[in-house]
Amino acid sequence: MTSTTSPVPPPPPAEITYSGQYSVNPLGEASFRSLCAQLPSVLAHITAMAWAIDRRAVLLLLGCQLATGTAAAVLLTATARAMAPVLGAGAVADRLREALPALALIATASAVARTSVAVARYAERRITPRLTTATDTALVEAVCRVEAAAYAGEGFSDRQEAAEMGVTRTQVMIMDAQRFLSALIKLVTAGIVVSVLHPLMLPLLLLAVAPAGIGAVLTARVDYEIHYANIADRNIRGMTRWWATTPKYGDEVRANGMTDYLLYWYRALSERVDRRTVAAAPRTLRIALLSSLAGGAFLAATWGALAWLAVTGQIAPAIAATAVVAVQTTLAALSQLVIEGAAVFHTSLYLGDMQAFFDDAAARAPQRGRSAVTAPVEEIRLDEVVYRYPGKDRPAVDGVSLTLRRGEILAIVGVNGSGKSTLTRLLTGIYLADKGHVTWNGTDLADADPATVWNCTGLVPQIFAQWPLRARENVTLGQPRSHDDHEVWDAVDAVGMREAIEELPAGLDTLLAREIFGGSELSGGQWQRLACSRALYRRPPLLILDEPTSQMDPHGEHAIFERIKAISADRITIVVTHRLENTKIADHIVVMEQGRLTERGTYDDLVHAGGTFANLLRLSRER
Ligand SMILES: Nc1ncnc2c1ncn2[C@@H]1O[C@H](COP(=O)(O)OP(=O)(O)OP(=O)(O)O)[C@@H](O)[C@H]1O
Repeated sequence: MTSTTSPVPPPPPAEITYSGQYSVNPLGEASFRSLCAQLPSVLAHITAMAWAIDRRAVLLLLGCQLATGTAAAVLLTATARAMAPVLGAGAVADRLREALPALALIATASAVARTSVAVARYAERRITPRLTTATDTALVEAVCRVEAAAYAGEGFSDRQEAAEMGVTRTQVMIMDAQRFLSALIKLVTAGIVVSVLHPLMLPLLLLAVAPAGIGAVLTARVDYEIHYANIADRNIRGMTRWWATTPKYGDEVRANGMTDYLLYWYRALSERVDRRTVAAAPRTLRIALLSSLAGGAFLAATWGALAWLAVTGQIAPAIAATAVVAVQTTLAALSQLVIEGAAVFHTSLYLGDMQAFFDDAAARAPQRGRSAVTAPVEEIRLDEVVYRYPGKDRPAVDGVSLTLRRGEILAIVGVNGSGKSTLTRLLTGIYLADKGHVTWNGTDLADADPATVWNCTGLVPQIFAQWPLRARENVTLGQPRSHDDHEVWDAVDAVGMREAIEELPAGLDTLLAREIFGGSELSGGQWQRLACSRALYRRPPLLILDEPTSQMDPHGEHAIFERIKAISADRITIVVTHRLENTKIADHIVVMEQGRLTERGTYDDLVHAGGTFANLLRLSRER
């Protein structure tokens, strides 16, 4: 059979832009002068960052710059001193003997310069990896520590992506700054020597290099503009890449015939990014050509002036020869200065984004009270609680009042999107209520230190992480209570996973990551059992299970609910579920509709009430 339908071309990826209040490109406003004026503060900022990492290496680096500069000055003055006898009259041997001290000085200065370059490289290598690690870790920590509500805030992930670039730039930042400083010192010393030879030479040289400097900064500005325009697409492309290439999602990608589309989308996003970059190429070419033209003209004038001074006898041949060396040195230093200055300036743009993200993340860090919540948690109350996600018209939770007491099991049911998971986030203090209060033992969560609250909670979320760690850490995850595995096995038994874990090649020591050599993979239901055992291992005063058995076989589901019931006396337990039969274990059931609690009662009450619960139960039985 042949297909008669012609293939429909896939739709292009959505045009997503880095938008909203953060869409203003900071470069759009800045003038060339103000950008250059930023350099000292950027250098100070980079030095402060490096200083915090390794003071001795920073001092070593600065010492090396001084040594390089001094060596350059000595080299030039010694060259001038050697030129007179070398170019003078008399026997060659006599002239060389006369020049010998100056030549020895030249050799020593060269050795010092080369040694200090090598030592500076060593110092830079001591700082850079640790600086990158420090900023990278700070970025991860900043993201982990913000109020969870910030994730839904405008442009948060785009600004995070922009900040990642700042972290990447730290890999070259110290080297750029060091080369900039070394060029500056060389320039000052060589410039002094050139000025001493003739006062006209330095201004001419500055003019020769200034166009290249302006060109380099303008090019950096164009590069940053492109980077800025591409942030959103790069962000989406990164996520697409992750979902498309992570083996865990490989089945879904293949069996849904998504490969071609994903590849098409990935390519389309990349091409869009490339198009913006390529479109800027003529601008950068124009900048390069114009700056080279202007620079070349001024350089020709410099050499012309030197020739004129020598020909008209205004400077001696020996001085003229030294001037050639000095001009070359100054020129090289100036070129290095503008190139590295542009690099430092370029880096400063990304560091600015990184710093802005850190400042923003700090502003979004939990600013709650310091009251400590301690176990046992006897009562949790919600009083007219309202929560609305940023950008949404309707609250996800709308005026909910509820009291939970130790020893009770509460079941929350309702259709998709009715606000159940949001309610659990409010109960655990992951989100703070916009209006109303959530109190634990009388303490308002807005006044409580969140760490003390989360010491008392255990959560099995709908979408749980499958950590690429050993089986043991997948149960304990950062909270080992004892040095033997007794309690780990207790938690494993509670979810019926002993047999499965014992069958793994190294038992609890088995790495649960298929893609890494030596790792083993679990089934979906087994992963979910482990997520449950992780929450149970904590023995939390508040246990929340959001669809905890959605991937489990009936046997596993039954065992988990039996266990939840068996351990419920010591804690408050909340179960969110669409399998209404499971709510039989609950002391109370609440039904959510559009963020509100519309029904509440026991299983028997609600079955006979003829409302939403009874309706949903009937539908599930009719299937
Ligand atoms: N991170 C978020 N950002 C913005 N809106 C959200 C976010 N999470 C949920 N919502 C919205 O809040 C409302 C309630 O969502 P919630 O996840 O609490 O529902 P639910 O009852 O748990 O649904 P389900 O049964 O599908 O798990 C929905 O309209 C949803 O679109």
